[in-house]
Amino acid sequence: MASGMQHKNAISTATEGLIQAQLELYHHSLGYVKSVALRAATELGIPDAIHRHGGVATLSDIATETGIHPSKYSHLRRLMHALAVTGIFSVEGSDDDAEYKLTAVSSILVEGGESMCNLSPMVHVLVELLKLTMLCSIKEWFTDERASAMTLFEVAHGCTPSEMKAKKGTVGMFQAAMVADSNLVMEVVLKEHIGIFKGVSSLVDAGGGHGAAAAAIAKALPHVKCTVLDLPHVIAGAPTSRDVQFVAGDVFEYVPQADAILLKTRVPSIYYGGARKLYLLEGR
Ligand SMILES: C[S@@+](CC[C@H](N)C(=O)[O-])C[C@H]1O[C@@H](n2cnc3c(N)ncnc32)[C@H](O)[C@@H]1O
Repeated sequence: MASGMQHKNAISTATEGLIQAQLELYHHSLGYVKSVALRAATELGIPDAIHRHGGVATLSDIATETGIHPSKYSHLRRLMHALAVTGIFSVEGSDDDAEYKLTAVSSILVEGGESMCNLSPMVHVLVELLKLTMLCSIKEWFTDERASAMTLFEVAHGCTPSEMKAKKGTVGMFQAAMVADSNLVMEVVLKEHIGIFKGVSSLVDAGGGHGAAAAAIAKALPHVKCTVLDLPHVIAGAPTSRDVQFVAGDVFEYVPQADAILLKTRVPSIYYGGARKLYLLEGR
């Protein structure tokens, strides 16, 4: 009798473990829903809509502000629920009385918000179809012999990220995202850590894109001569500036002389352990 009870308990524990494992499996399998819900929120302009409503908005306020059709109301509720669960927005109340507020995360997705930094362009670059489909080719990249000398992106899409950006005309989109990132990071660096530039009178931002970081340094510290080095097609689209000098080139071949080299956010080939060595480390 006692051993029969034990057996029964063992089965029920094992069964509970199975259900828990199934739940966790589904949770991980659907992890991408968080990212795509965030992308949808920024595309629809939901953070801006809440901001325009003084930082608190009901579902109907959000629907009106973003032009969402009333027939989609219940789906908007589900989207907002997902975004509240992940902390993008906070929510008080329930059903039609629910009020959604900006959190620290969504407050940096607002155009003209308090922080003056809008990282929505970065969300659009980070959560996009080409990246998601690229990640679905990991198995092929690891196992297909023809893929051994190719990057994951090349295996998935048959060209390099730069070629794809040129083909789709999205070079500007990527650089706009990096400018948004630089605006936020440099606001903190120049407010909290300006001392790191002590004794620096010239600086090269290597792989500096459209020069937002260099422009922020030049504005805060006008005595620092700021130069941005990036690939020719990137420099071709950079804004003209009186404070920043733009140089087209390859960091693996030449970096202009300066007191300091800034490497803000990795140059991809360095990050992925490219075989070439950076000129500034090797060539001097
Ligand atoms: C991730 S972005 C970072 C841009 C900028 N540093 C920032 O943090 O906003 C990387 C930059 O490195 C540039 N880059 C990549 N390879 C390079 C190379 N060999 N020489 C110069 N720039 C390069 C890209 O064009 C791009 O602008």
